[in-house]
Amino acid sequence: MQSSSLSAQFKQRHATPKGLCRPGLFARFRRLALEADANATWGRLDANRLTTRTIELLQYHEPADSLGWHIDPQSAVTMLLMLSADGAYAGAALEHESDGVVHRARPTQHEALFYRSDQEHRVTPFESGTRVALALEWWHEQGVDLKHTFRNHRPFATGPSTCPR
Ligand SMILES: O=C(O)CCC(=O)C(=O)O
Ligand SMILES: [Fe+2]
Repeated sequence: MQSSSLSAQFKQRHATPKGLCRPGLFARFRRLALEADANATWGRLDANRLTTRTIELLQYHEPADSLGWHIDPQSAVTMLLMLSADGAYAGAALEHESDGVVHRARPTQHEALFYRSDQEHRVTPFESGTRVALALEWWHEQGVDLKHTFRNHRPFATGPSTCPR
């Protein structure tokens, strides 16, 4: 992945100051991933083995922080939780390509967007402001060849509104 100030990686479990611990957030994210996988009929995720391969806080501050077309290797499903408000940045839209058609997603603040990790995607050139998003890549502790389950798709959004717009 090309990056400059992008990508601080976090361990899944890390020390939490006493009294600030709020258990259950990871379990909620995990449930959302399973729900998205089921609702989108991808059938990729196994509730018995599912965990994160990476959790990344992505901060886009400058044009070099844009991401070219890529897949998220080894992961099964990627969850992108938008933390920035709509007006906080310009550019940096998330796009997926399917059969030569590009689908643009614009998750609003606190919306989560799910997509199959091997679906080609990119972040269009960042222009201004600050864009912060949390990316969780789900897998089953091993990279799998997902080609046999691959169908082109639009990214799948949870919540009352739909992210692609
Ligand atoms: O920031 C985004 O919208 C997507 C990030 C991404 O594709 C990645 O980190 O691999
Ligand atoms: Fe990605």
